[in-house]
Amino acid sequence: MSDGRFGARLRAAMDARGPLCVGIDPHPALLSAWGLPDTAAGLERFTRTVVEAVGDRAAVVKPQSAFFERFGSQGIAVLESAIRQLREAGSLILLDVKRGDIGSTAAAYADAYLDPASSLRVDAITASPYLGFGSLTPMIEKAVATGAGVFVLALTSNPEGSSVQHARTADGRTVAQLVIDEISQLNKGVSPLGDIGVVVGATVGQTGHDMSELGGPVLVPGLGAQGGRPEDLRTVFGDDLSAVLPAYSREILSRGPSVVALRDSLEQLMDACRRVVQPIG
Ligand SMILES: O=C(O)c1cc(=O)[nH]c(=O)n1[C@@H]1O[C@H](COP(=O)(O)O)[C@@H](O)[C@H]1O
Repeated sequence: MSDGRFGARLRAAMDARGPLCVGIDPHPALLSAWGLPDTAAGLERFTRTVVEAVGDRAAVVKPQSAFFERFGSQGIAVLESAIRQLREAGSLILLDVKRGDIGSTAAAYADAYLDPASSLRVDAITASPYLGFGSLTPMIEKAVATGAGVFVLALTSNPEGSSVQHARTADGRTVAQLVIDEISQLNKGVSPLGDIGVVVGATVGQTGHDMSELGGPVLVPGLGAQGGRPEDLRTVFGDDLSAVLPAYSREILSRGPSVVALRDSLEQLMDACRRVVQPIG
């Protein structure tokens, strides 16, 4: 991992490579569509192909831990080598693990994914704040101390999310607004971009949440396979899209196993997102 704070490294990566995160989600159906067995060997082949196709051109690559954990220690070994290869290829690695637990356990998760001595060390992880935002403190502190980042779920792309995330807290704010506000505090004064981000789905529509003080990156899944389109970014986030990081998994992965086709898909989606996120003129 190169030196410097995560937010600054992410800003530089998005400026250099464009605003796009490619997810590595080796679903059983995708392995089958690629003519691969639903085994650790199939997982290894799939992952290696995606890394070859996108590792040197996507700003961020987001392996979905669940699809590696499915294969036990063999799957974790594939994830570890993907992390090494992605680092060599120069993309930032965001491990999608959605961790969250009581503080003392959260500290162990931080050691697993953010400690420089860990073979699973990545640039950033996803975290769930539903044991209370404060329970994430060990992960956030470790991230900041090691030049890593944390993306905290705020308004998720799935239809069930709003029942919890739109619920009102004692002071009248929604749960999601509380998460956004806590992160805004953490990012205050950090430039060019804070190290702590939020996750907001492209599918959530106009929710009335205020992200104007966030100061950190916004990971946006829900595009492509879940129905979200680049145009929806404007509906959800308004005019300031400079910190928005659109993420696609199946939409790109379904174009494999051809490395050329995977790259073409990445370029097309990158152009489509750029047109919305960084309009010319
Ligand atoms: O944290 C995430 O990345 C995430 C949050 C969310 O609200 N919705 C969501 O789909 N995701 C993840 O983003 C990926 C979406 O994959 P596709 O629907 O294939 O693009 C999956 O790995 C999900 O677990």
